[in-house]
Amino acid sequence: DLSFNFYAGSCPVAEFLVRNTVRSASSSDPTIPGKLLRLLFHDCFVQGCDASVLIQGNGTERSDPGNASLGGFSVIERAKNAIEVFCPATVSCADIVALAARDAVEAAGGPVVEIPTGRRDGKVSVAADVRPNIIDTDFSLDKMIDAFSSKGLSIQDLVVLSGAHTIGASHCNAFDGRFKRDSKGNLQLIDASLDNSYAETLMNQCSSSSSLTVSNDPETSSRFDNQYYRNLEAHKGLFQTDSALMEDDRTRKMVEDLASDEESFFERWRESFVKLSMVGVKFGEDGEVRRSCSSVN
Ligand code: HEM
Ligand SMILES: [Ca+2]
Ligand SMILES: [Ca+2]
Repeated sequence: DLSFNFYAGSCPVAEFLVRNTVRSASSSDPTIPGKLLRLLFHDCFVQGCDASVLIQGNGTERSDPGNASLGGFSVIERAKNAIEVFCPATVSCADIVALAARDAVEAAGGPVVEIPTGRRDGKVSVAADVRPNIIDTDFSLDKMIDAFSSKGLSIQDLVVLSGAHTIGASHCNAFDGRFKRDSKGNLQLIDASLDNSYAETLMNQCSSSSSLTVSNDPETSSRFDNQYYRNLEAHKGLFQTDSALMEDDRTRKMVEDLASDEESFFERWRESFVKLSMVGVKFGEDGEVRRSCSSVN
C-alpha cells in the first residue's frame, strides 16, 4: 500500500534528494517545472502512475508522437542516480516522477503538497497505449469528463488539474487550428470562444517560427498561481479544451470560484493532485523497483 513517508525507514533522504534535484534544475532552467508536471500527467494516464513513460526503446510510450514534446527526463534520471548512491534498488522511478511533479509545483511558487509514496514501477510500456489515453486538444468537454472519469477523476479534478496550464509552454500546432490568416494577412477566428487580440498575438508569435513554443499563461508564465482561471474568464485559454471549461454550465462556476480565490485553488489542487498521483498504481509483483528509470530490470 501507499503511505506517507513510505521510505522513512528504507531511504529517509529520498524526498530530500528529489526536492534538491528539482530545485537546482529549475533554477538553472525555468522550463523544467512545466515539463516535470506534464510528465506525471502523461505517466499516470497511461498504465497508471508507474513510470512507464520513462522506458526508452523502439515502440515504448516515450517513442510515440503523442509523447514527443515531453521533457524533464534528465532531471528524473539525475534524482534517481543521487538516490541510488544512498539507498540502491529501493526507491521506485514512479515515486520519483510523482515527487518531482509535486516539487516542481512548489518550486514555481505553488502549494506544498504531501503525497503518499510506495508506487511500483511498471514492466510494460507500449506506444499504442498513448493516444487512446491522452486527451487531445480538440476533445469536447464530455469527452474530457469521460477520460477523467475512466481514471477515477471527477469533473472538479478536471477543472482543478487543468490549472496546471498556469505554467509551461506549448507548441503552436496544439492550438493554431483555432485561427488562421486570411488572404489579406488578417486574423480569421475559427474558434469564436477565443479572444480576438489574444488570437492575433498567438498568430503572430506562431508565424515567426513553426517550432516555436508559446507560454501557456502569458501573464505569469512561470508562476504557479490561479491566473489560468482569470485567463479563461477573459477568453484567453490557449487550447480549445481550456476554453471549453468556460463554455459549459457544469464547469464555469468552478472556474469562476478558482479565479477569485487562489487559496481555494491551492486547497483543491492538493486534493486533486494526490488523486492524480495515485491513478492505477501497481503493487507487489505487478511492479518492481527499477535500477535505471529508462529500462525495466
Ligand atoms: C485536460 C486535458 C489536457 C489537455 C488537452 C492538455 C494538452 C496539452 C498540450 C497540447 C500541451 C502542449 C504540449 C507542447 O506542445 O509542448 C500541454 C502542456 C502542458 N500540460 Fe496539459 N493538457 C491537459 C491536462 C493537463 C494536466 C491534467 C496537467 C497536469 C496536472 C497538464 C500539464 C501541462 C503542463 C505543465 C504543460 C506545459 C508543458 C511544458 O512546459 O513543457 N496538462 N498540455
Ligand atoms: Ca504510466
Ligand atoms: Ca501562472
